[in-house]
Amino acid sequence: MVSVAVLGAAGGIGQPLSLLMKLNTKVTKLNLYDIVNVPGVAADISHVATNAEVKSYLGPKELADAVSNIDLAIIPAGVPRKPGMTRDDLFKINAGIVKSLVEAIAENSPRAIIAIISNPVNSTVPIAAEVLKNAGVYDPKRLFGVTTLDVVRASRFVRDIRSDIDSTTLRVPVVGGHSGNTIVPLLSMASTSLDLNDKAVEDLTNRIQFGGDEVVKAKDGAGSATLSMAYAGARFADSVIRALSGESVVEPTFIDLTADAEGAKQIRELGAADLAFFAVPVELGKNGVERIVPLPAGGITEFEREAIKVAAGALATNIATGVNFVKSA
Ligand SMILES: NC(=O)C1=CN([C@@H]2O[C@H](COP(=O)(O)OP(=O)(O)OC[C@H]3O[C@@H](n4cnc5c(N)ncnc54)[C@H](O)[C@@H]3O)[C@@H](O)[C@H]2O)C=CC1
Ligand SMILES: O=C([O-])CC(=O)C(=O)O
Repeated sequence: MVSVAVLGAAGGIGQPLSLLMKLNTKVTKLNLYDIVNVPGVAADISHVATNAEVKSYLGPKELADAVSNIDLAIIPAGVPRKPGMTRDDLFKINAGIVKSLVEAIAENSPRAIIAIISNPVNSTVPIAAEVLKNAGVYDPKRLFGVTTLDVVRASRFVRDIRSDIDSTTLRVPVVGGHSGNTIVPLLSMASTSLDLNDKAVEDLTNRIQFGGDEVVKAKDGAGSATLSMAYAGARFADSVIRALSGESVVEPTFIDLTADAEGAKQIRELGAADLAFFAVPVELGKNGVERIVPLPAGGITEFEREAIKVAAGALATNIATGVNFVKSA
């Protein structure tokens, strides 16, 4: 019995993500919200023969109902990139969208778990945290930035250079944030030893960091990753849902490090210093973040340590931008 709302459900990510959530047999209620086209999307998906009840909510007047009595809100609402843009260029429009959606969740389902896909994730998640704090309902264990696509890309891109490795089972922890050099794949800690030379590690790291650009370029003005993102978003949501029903599941995701201050110590020592938010491998449980999973003993490589330092510098700015947006509103 899990109630899920998808906010931005009529979009490029929202439509396939909503379909995948309809296919998730643990979902019993699926609320689809958008400011356009959502009645058609909901009618269409509602015919899929699973037990989840699908409802459509159109426009701000129906937002409160869309986010009432929900366990999980997934937010892919907002504009995507075009060639030549960075994710930060989306801030101007998407910051306000995320702020208003999270305000509605805070008021109507203050205990809901919130998973934010809208870019720039490095700033939209801090925005959500500030909104929840202002509403007096903030629980850092229940707020997530979805960085699963970076993890998915890491598993797949390894396969492109090591065809003997099974992409479906390989797990590469990806830490930091979700844009360019804030994305730090820890290839030395992959679940299978990759045995790559320095040049291969450098190239693969770069490809994972800028994987989003490959899709933006190929779509040539028609947006960014939608289908692989829907897959990644549904995978993350399924992990949250399984954890809500008692399973212990590990996913790297962008969180407020105070959700597990003790577990965050190791990450801080690696170069994340005073950062408030960072993507880390998280064990999920009934209440969201159960704990930050320690990185394996033996330590990360010098290359990865340097990459974390670079990521931390950029992230500090991104986080401050998000926090200040709400504080100065
Ligand atoms: N976290 C990640 O790994 C990824 C994040 N993204 C981000 O996801 C976001 C959505 O991307 P797409 O689905 O491709 O864009 P899209 O433009 O196809 O869809 C966005 C949807 O949001 C809706 N929307 C706009 N304002 C809204 C509001 N106030 N309330 C509810 N819905 C609203 C639009 O009507 C549209 O249906 C972008 O910001 C994109 O950068 C994209 C790929 C990966
Ligand atoms: O690149 C983008 O703008 C969309 C995104 O976040 C990704 O594909 O990782």
